[in-house]
Amino acid sequence: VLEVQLTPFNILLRAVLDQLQEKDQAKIFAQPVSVKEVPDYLDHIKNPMDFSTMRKRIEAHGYKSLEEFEADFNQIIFNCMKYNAKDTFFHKAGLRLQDQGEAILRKTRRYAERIG
Ligand SMILES: CC(=O)c1c[nH]c2ccccc12
Repeated sequence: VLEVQLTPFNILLRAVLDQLQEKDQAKIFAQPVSVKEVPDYLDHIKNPMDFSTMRKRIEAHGYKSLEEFEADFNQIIFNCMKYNAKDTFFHKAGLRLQDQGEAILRKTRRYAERIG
């Protein structure tokens, strides 16, 4: 459908990011992990990522492909699972976000290939 093909890519990414953030009700992943709150965080996590940083990159047209967008989402999950021990609320929240996010991204890939 023509007007869909004219929909700027970053509007699609914003819609997907909104769907992913809906799965983060506790807003654990909304902002960068505070280095003030967690002084040793950057000793363990070399590539911090969060939803606000992703949103800034969308607005800066910083994603050339869905794969680049997914890589940042996966970084959020990876960091969370690495820093937080298995039996923690945060680690479990990371697992849930991974499952629910993967379902959203699968649908998005199918949609993106359908509109060409
Ligand atoms: C996403 C994440 O790991 C965290 C989000 N908020 C935090 C506070 C303390 C330690 C880790 C976190």
